[in-house]
Amino acid sequence: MAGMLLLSNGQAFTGQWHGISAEIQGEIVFYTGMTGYEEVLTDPSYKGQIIVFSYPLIGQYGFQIKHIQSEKIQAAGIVVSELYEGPVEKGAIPLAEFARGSNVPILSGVDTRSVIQTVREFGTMQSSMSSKETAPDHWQPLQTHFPAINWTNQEIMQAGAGSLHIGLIDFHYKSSILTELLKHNCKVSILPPTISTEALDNLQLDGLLFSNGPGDPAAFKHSFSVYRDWAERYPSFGICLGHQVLASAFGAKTAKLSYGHRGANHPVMNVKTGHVSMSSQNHSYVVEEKSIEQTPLAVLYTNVNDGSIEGLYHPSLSVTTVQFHPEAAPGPAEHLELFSKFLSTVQQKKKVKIHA
Ligand SMILES: NC(=O)CC[C@H](N)C(=O)O
Repeated sequence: MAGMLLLSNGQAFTGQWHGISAEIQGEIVFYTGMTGYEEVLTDPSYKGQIIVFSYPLIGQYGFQIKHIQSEKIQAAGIVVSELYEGPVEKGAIPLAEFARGSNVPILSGVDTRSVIQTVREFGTMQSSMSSKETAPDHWQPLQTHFPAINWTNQEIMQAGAGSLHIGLIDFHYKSSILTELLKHNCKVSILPPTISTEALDNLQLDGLLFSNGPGDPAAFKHSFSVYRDWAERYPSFGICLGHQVLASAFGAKTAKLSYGHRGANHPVMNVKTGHVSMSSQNHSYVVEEKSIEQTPLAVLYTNVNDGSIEGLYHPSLSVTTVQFHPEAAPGPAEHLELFSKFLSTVQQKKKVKIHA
């Protein structure tokens, strides 16, 4: 069955449709990593977006449950040059089948290079994927605020039984972040971002991890003063959306990049040491450099390609944030040590508290 990707600037791309007949809309974004589609497609930060893969063949190793970052594909649609439909490893689920199970369509045979060139030129924009090869009746506005689907019942889930108790502020976290905390012998309470300070304090946490998540960090602006209070009292670590939210909580401003960073080889520089390392990234929003001056925060990492802010720290509090993904799922694992660093700070603070 034929299908079409239509960008809101009017450019159309045809291909073969896989999945039930439908018309969906979502922000068009592109991912440049050569591997990692399992982690990318199930990463909740891609919620509602249509992902174009620059690597020309996608699906060749199927889907393995151990690699997924949430229970299903979170992207709204998938656009590839060639969809691999042959046999996959024992225990893996073919991509087309996994996508059908998540009710997410795939458009294959697309000139993805040309789509990506357009997005690089005009920026991310609303797009539609349709099995009818027709334009949508009306364009929906880009979704930038994601309702608190999982948080309405305010339930606190717990995992692990380790000695350090970490509150994972759940802006729709990737499971690899939880896995890293559990590997480091933590007990983790997964908390709705709307939890009251009283309920948070009652948990007697040792530290907080502000997770990744979809959309615009400004969606949480009503809680910024609350988050600042938490970060001033608990050792805190922010990842991606968590970094943006914490920076905003301390008074920084965020802006949207034209087409964002989505890939597995973005070089970042630690400005304290000058050391350059590769990072995994998935974001559109960034903390505006100029606005850092109005905060007590200082820059820890910058992006080598475009100079944008990639990480911050508080000179007198245990607060560190990174725009990239140290949990490396997918991507280079060279920033995994940030979890150990964060947790050793948490451990030290806990000792001080006990002896006080
Ligand atoms: N991976 C993330 O947490 C993404 C953060 C935010 N939604 C952005 O696009 O910038």
